[in-house]
Amino acid sequence: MRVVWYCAVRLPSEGPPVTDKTVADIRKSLVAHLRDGPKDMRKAFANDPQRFKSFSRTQDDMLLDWSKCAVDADTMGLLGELAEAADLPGRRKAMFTGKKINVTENRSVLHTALRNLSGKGITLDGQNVQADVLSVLDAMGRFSDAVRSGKLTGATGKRITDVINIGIGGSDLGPVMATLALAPYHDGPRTHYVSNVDGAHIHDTLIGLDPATTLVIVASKTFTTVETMTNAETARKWIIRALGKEAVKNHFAAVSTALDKVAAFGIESDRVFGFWDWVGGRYSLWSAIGLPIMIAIGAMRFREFLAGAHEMDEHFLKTPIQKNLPALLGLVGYWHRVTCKYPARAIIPYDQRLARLPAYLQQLDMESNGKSVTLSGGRVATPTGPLVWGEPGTNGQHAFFQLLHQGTDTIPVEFLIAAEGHEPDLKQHQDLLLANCLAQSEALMKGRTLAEAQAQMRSKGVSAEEIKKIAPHRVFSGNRPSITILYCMLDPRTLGRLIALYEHRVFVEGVLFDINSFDQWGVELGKELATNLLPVIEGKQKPSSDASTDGLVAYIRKLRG
Ligand SMILES: O=P(O)(O)OC[C@H]1O[C@](O)(CO)[C@@H](O)[C@@H]1O
Repeated sequence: MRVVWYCAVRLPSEGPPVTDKTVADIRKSLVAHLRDGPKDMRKAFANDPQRFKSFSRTQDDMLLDWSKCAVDADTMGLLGELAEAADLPGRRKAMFTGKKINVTENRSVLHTALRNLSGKGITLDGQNVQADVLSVLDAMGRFSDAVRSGKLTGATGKRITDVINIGIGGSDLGPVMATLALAPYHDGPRTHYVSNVDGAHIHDTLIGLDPATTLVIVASKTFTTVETMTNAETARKWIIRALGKEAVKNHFAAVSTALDKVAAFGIESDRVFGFWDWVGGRYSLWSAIGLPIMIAIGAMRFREFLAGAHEMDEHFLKTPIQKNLPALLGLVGYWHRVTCKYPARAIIPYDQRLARLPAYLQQLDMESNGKSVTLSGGRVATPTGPLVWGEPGTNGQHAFFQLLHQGTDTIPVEFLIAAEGHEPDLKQHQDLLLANCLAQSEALMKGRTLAEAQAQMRSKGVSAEEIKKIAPHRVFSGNRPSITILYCMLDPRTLGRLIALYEHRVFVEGVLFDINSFDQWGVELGKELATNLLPVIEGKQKPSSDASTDGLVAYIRKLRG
């Protein structure tokens, strides 16, 4: 098994699981294997010159390297068996074919259909899903072309120069992240994003803009989210104050599944772009929620973005597990979270334009897999989704990498980087970025022993007394796992592949955790309590909560005089 682990794992089947071991059996085997498996990664690399080859895989130019994680052929063999025992192939097929796998909301999960532009797709409840998708995509294209070309103007006839997307969560994070990521492709109006109900956000956005040349897109799946509706009202007042009530129809568009509520808000039906309840909020940037991205980069580039994601879908659907990037990323994620019990994962894109990727993946991963109840309603037997966080490199190196290298917790790191930047005349910057990225993963893996720290200090002429005092502080334990995702260049197709890779990784981990990755009941309670507390904060009702909440309300009132 050791030499070619990928032969030890069967091809994905679409029938019932072919292993007779249960998930619980394999989980126990993984725990036992953790005791005996590789611990010293320096030795693992020294003993096996093929290690990189064994534990890296590609999808076209995109490389996934997990060779610096403490796994061996047996680990991967066991993880492959786990995928079979958990029926990953069957669950994957169920998702792609529109089975109602979001069982607590009785919904299909078909964001993959949003990027299948073949026209040959599935039928759901008698509706041809692909036909619907293509028709909305075409309508978005027409609208976006009209805005970009200047054919569609504001109420005074002036060209639209700025677009504000008002939305939150999945109606914001994906478009924000992708718009920044694709900055080199922007050739449309400037795009701005307002999400927070904090008045500072919309105030600071509107202050630099001219209502006569601004288009506002209200993006909300439900069209009830209080933050979005509050910001949308403020934007409407801003337009009316400057241009009159009649101008609302020229300066607003909407994206929603709740078409009746959009109509009630007063947005003209030819400026409303729908999507469907089988698109989860955090999986919605491929739908009309992506309209601001399309306005920024154009319909053709947006289709390239969708095509990239579809390419990763096909790879996920058709590639054997041992070569399947999302499956492998998910299996190694499971190993780290459940078997090794690491509490977090850090996402470090060495790409300034992916600065919002960690925030986007926080919602994707933590809202999907931050659950404690199994699909059948029982308590989960293992830890589920990790804490996901991060910042771009190299900035993170000068902030929190200290803890990653020498802190008391092990936090697996995921590095993302392009071989080529978009600025050929700044090649030296990209070279430095690459050198830093590779150096950090090498440092996490190799570490530095006490003897090495002492020798290095001696070679610099440091006194014996100083070496004794300082050398222990210069020790790095090493053996800290990291994964590197390397690709040629961050273009629309590659961004599409990257996001789909992470979406499917989250799905794989959810299957292994035996949870529903597609609901989000955990966000409800806070929303309900905020609704109850608003009249108390406004002074219309007396506080009647717990002593802390009431005490805070009283203190707010005191501060406000
Ligand atoms: O698009 P909507 O309906 O305004 O919801 C926004 C976000 O709120 C949530 O429902 C929970 O915070 C997310 O899942 C969703 O992306």
